[in-house]
Amino acid sequence: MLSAAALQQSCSSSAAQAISPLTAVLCALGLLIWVPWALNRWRFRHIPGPWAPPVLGNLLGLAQHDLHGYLELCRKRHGTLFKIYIGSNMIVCLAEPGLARRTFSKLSCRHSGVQLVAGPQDWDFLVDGLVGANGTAWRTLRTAWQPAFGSAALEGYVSGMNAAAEELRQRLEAAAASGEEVELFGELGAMTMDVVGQAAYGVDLHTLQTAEDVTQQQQQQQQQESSLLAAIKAVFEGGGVANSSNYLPLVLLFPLLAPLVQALAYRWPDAKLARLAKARAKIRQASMQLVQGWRGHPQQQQQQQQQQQHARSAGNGYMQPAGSLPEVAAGALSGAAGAPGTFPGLMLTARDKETGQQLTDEQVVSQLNTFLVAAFETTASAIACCIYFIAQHPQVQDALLAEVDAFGRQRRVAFSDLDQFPQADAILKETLRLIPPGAIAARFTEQGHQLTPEVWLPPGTPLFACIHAYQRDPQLWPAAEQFRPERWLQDGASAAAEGLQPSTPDAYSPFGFGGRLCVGMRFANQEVVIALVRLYQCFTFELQPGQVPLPVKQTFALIPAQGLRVRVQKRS
Ligand code: HEM
Repeated sequence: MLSAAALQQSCSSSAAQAISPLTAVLCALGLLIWVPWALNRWRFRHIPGPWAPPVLGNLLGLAQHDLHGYLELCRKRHGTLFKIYIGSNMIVCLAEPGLARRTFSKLSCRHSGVQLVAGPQDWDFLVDGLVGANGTAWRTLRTAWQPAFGSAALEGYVSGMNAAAEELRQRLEAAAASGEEVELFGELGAMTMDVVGQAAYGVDLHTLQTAEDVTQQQQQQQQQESSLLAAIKAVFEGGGVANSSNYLPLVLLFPLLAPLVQALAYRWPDAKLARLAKARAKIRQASMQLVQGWRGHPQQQQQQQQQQQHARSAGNGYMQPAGSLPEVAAGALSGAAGAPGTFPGLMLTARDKETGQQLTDEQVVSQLNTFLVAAFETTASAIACCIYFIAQHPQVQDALLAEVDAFGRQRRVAFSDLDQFPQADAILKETLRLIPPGAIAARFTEQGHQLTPEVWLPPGTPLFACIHAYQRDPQLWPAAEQFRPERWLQDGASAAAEGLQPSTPDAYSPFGFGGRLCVGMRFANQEVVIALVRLYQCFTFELQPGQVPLPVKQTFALIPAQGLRVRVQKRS
């Protein structure tokens, strides 16, 4: 038996142990984890969802099924309103499209789900760009962006899109002749990057040209552009959870420690993070050089003076878009990138309604980079997936070829021709239904929000709209898993479309909702149609084995996980 003295000694020594610094740190950590977890569980106890242990949350399920697949699984198991935990971060998920539209159209603040998934180190510039901005900053930027996507501007982009599609066609000629397998998603990515490079940066990224195409006079300019291109590629390759920094799991598991982890990551970056940081720095440096060059553009200076006079006399508008609309596009694709009216020109002259202040150089750079990120993989994925579905459906391919041939095998698509391709349009719509590159949209509640009569969301609650999940829901879509482009043909002659319509128009929203609807929607649609027409004027594509169903993964967009391997067949 222990004597009273021994017992006292043992108690005081365990008391001393209990308050050792290590124990105190562990207790604090425990509290940091448990308190938010318990609070969250209590607040959202009425919302069903998969079992989620503290700290890990549903990360294992997410790793196993990827984000889009996991949300679809949850929709099947838990209904159309459920919650998931990404690490310790709780997210309310809406897979009922009417509720998603009503809620998301009211909430204009975007939750940076991108940062949760990809990590804070990957896409920091998005926060200052249109995708990540919120509140007044977002409204100011949105007004500045809008003219670059109006009808007149879109018309001006057509020739650049045709040129990029034509360059891709030329590249594919060799593969058609040799019969070699081609990884088409990569090729399409080069094409969309070329289009974006011209529209957003006003430079030709020469993604599709071979070294022989380059004249000596172009070489100096191209050195800068190709280093930009290499950096862009490195950033995209580093995107997504799998390729992200090893610090990412720590951020997901311990969100409250994110600032500390971030500080550590920047102080002692791992190899992946160091590579990404170098690439991002290069993009920023190249973009900054372009911006500063554009600031010195004579037309730009003249425009600025005119704007200052106008602002003084008119008391300033919410935003002063620069230049006439046709100039926007014509300039953007002619290389006079900083000129008033081009996309960079619009950004350089945009003014805040309240303060009259222009965007800083850093903010302009963020808009250019945002354009690139938002437009590059999304559109390449859409085209690749169209081709994937067409290759599996000979009747759909025949209808498309008939449409293309009726238009002409040699003709280039003009802006006024774009409504002549209902088949191509229907193929795109049905592809975006089954594989939407924007598989989720994200918001958070700025103030408290009554989601349903039973569920009240406190301020700061993150929400996902599960676009991918409800666009495949058999409760909403007849033949939900089948590729049936005829459901989109509106000509009345298409009797087959009968019975294929969704039970509600809300069931289709691949470009999002309300004020935050994708600003590049029409840009993307016309780029896809132009590419499909040019490619099918000359080729058809045969899928290589082992790709049905097509494996997809979530990076910034939902994209073919291992590309798209095809053989190119030249049309007779
Ligand atoms: C097939 C191609 C594309 C798809 C499926 C797509 C889809 C989406 C989706 C789902 C959103 C979120 C909307 C929301 O939160 O309600 C979005 C936002 C956005 N998209 Fe796209 N997008 C595509 C192409 C493009 C292109 C070519 C651009 C060109 C710049 C672009 C620029 C943007 C921007 C800037 C936003 C943020 C808008 C804002 O918050 O105000 N997207 N897109």
